[in-house]
Amino acid sequence: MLLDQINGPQDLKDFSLEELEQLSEEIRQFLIEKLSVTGGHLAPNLGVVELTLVLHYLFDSPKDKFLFDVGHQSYVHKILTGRKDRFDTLREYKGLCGFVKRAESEHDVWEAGHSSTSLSGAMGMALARDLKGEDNRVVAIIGDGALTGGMALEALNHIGDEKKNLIVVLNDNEMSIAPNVGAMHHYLSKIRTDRHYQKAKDELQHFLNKIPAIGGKLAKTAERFKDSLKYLLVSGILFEQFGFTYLGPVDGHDMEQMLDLFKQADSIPGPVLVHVITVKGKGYSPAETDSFKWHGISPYKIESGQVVKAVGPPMYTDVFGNTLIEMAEKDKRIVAVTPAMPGGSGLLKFAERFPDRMIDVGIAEQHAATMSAALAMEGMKPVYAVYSTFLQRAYDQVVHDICRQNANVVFAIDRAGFVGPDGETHQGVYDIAFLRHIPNLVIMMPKDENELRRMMKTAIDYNEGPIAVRYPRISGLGVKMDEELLPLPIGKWETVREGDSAVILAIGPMLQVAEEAAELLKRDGLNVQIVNARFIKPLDEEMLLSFASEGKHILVIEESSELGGFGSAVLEFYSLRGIYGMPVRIMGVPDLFVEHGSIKEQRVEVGLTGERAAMELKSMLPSRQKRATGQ
Ligand SMILES: Cc1ncc(C[n+]2csc(CCOP(=O)(O)OP(=O)(O)O)c2C)c(N)n1
Ligand SMILES: CC(=O)[C@@H](O)[C@H](O)COP(=O)(O)O
Ligand SMILES: [Mg+2]
Repeated sequence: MLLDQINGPQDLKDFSLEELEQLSEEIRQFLIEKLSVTGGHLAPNLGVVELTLVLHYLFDSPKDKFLFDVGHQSYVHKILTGRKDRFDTLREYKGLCGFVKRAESEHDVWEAGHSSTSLSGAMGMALARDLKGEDNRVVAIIGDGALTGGMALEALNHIGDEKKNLIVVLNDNEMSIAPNVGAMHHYLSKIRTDRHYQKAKDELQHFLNKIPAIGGKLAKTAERFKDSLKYLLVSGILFEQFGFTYLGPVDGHDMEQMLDLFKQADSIPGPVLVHVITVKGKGYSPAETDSFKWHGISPYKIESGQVVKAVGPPMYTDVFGNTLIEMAEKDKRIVAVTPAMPGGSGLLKFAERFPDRMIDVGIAEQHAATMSAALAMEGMKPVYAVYSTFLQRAYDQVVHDICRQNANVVFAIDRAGFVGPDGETHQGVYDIAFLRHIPNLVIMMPKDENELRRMMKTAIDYNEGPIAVRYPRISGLGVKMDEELLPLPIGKWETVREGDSAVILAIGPMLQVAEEAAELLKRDGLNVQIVNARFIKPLDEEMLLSFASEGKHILVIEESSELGGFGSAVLEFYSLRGIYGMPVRIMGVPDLFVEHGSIKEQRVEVGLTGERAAMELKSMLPSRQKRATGQ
């Protein structure tokens, strides 16, 4: 196997084209086999096998810098840079990261996970290079989906003006996770599909090259003539107008063509955009046929393409999607808004049922938020479905356009809490901290899937401003669903276990952690009260005041940042009312980034366990209580 000879990109340099072809097939088989066990982003990586090989063959990483946008398509890069032996641990706890990771390799120079950052990174690295008088190449690899992200367009605008030497590789496979959307996508389709562009462009270039170099006024006219002709025919004119030299489109699976084009790109001063056409999932028919499903895939059987299905109660995501359909049948105001995540957010059936009321804006979380504000102000009921981690992109729009204008927007915040294999770039552990201080916003989190339905009813019925319901990337508890869909009283918590020794305030899945702690404490004669603190904002003030008057010790358990999270809100509540000395202990996500692994491993890593909660409570309780129970 040629792959066995590759321990670093330098081992590629003497390969012939035929050997590169053979190596690409070996890498493809390697990916299909390894990911059938680990799962991961198979389709994106199958689409960039040849492209990544060509880039590492031609350029000299790590001196030359590769910036992979999102980074979910960096597995081939990792294989070529000495990490092929670690793929059995892909996305596992303390294993190989599923995204670019500086700590893993000197070849990993730019981390991501969130999309559309590579062009800004490339510009920064090109600026630094030139200021330091160095001469390395800077190459950003960005997908057609990531190019719909606002940041990418901001960077294109700046790069094209600054004229720095850098190469942008546009990996165009017509797909975001779902089929790509937007005017940019249609523009790229025109370039991709309209072959007469290609022929006419070649003929034009041939003709223009024939025009002898001439001086004076005529030269200017000839130049203008060339440009106007180019405008008519050259396909990448949008990028040319942005100050780039556009090359392509080129078949992203034809290494000979790509080698020629990238050599040309490397010789052209200023910013160059190379438009590469690839097939997402290339070389594995289930992934090629349905690259949407195979974008991020669980372990599967190679021969049949059958995915190993998790059995059990429905995911919170599916309960959200099904309930939204049920409500939208009766309420014509409901409009679903998604920033390029119709599948992950559980909206595919909704889109089928209500195609006109399902708005996929592309990777544009900021635009989605502000557009939702306007929808609400015109009497619609926009349901902005977004992962907690991606909502981080729209913080100002939430403050400035939605909450300040008190717009009736519903936030359906999925992947709230730990997310498992995607790790630190995707953990949904900051939204409580970055949302709860914004005026006018209500924030809820259900204890189970039945309460999620009730919260959605609460949110749709609520017309006094923005309201958010956050739920985790896990399945529900398998509880019975209420026949009638009844709203909840805003700001009211619920005691789910009586007790007199102390009280645990828990949100979402942390109620199970609380129950484990209560059972352990019961063996020690301590009966703790457990409260489902399902409203993060507004707090249940009556209950909090009663804990103060009863002198209760309070343990808060939340799968979100300890700094600024729900526990901080409880502390602030007492402090702002001059109630001093309340014994409150917060158990949450500490001040660090929690890397990839399973959700359970991530909870154990930060101590979100029943055992620890029991220990914390016992350590809090005054000795008299312990004496009373023979402690
Ligand atoms: C800010 C942000 N929003 C949404 C996502 C989720 N996401 C991950 S990859 C992806 C599609 C990217 O499409 P493209 O750039 O074309 O890459 P491809 O998978 O097609 O190779 C999306 C929407 C993200 N990573 N970051
Ligand atoms: C790379 C990226 O951001 C998405 O593919 C993300 O991994 C999807 O996450 P879920 O698997 O939770 O839908
Ligand atoms: Mg794409």
